[in-house]
Amino acid sequence: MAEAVVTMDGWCKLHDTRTFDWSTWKLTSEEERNAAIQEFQELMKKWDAVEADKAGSQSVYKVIGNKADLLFIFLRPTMDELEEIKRDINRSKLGDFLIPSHSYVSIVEMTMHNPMEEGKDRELSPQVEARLKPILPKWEYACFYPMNRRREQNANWFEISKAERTRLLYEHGMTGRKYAGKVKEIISGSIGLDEWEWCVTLFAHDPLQFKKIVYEMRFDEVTTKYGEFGDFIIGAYLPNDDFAEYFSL
Ligand code: VOV
Repeated sequence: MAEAVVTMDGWCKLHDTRTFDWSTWKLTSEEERNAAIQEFQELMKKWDAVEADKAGSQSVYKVIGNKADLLFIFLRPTMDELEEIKRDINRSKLGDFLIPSHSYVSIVEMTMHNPMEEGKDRELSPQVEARLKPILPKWEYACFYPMNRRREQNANWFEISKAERTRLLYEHGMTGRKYAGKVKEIISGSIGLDEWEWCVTLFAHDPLQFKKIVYEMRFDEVTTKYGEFGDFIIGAYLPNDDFAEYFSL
């Protein structure tokens, strides 16, 4: 039996995508629209205060394509806080127009055998703390998708030795390192939490870099042999200052 990997686990992560009910919004009076936006901005200020205290993080994105209109990413220490955020959104006036389209729940993780960090005292390292409780980079684009590691007769990730998994992830990490400054990644685990095994969230200044890194990694053995992918969602960062403008008619 192969040895299970011990994970270090950080903040809980929710990707919450919403379709905006533009048809009803267009029939709503300007006064009501302004009140809904203002109320929501108060909610966003509350979330920002949490981020300023380093007790969580969040960002909003305009989804490109028709899978949804808005993507919210929330990181919080507990699942209860994520549930409370969802309720806050749904209770708000703007929430009446934000129709849930998809969500993904996971927990930020690092594996104890991270081959890039062999020999380091990971419990105490501030870098590890920053990776497990990350403040989302406010870069221009984000992309996320769920992943599995394959479990087939001649390609079963959960059957191969820990040393082999470490070797494969080392190769993967080396490819990732080539994208330093261009792509940032947050890997979270979702086994037992959502439908897939991992959730990959990427950030870039230029969306072309998503295509490049995901393509290049397809040639890494760990992906070629063991990578399975779900649906991709890509969005453009929506700063708080542009939030009201987004809903203008
Ligand atoms: C921005 C670049 C980048 C970098 C530097 C990077 C590095 C690393 C390291 C060092 C490790 C392993 C240890 C740990 O810390 O857990 C991982 C882990 C993982 N990755 Fe990664 N990854 C990147 C980027 C990156 C991408 C673009 C993808 C998706 C494409 C692909 O084809 O998979 C991905 C996937 C994953 C997954 C699903 C895991 C969990 C694997 C598991 O089976 O346990 N990842 N990743």
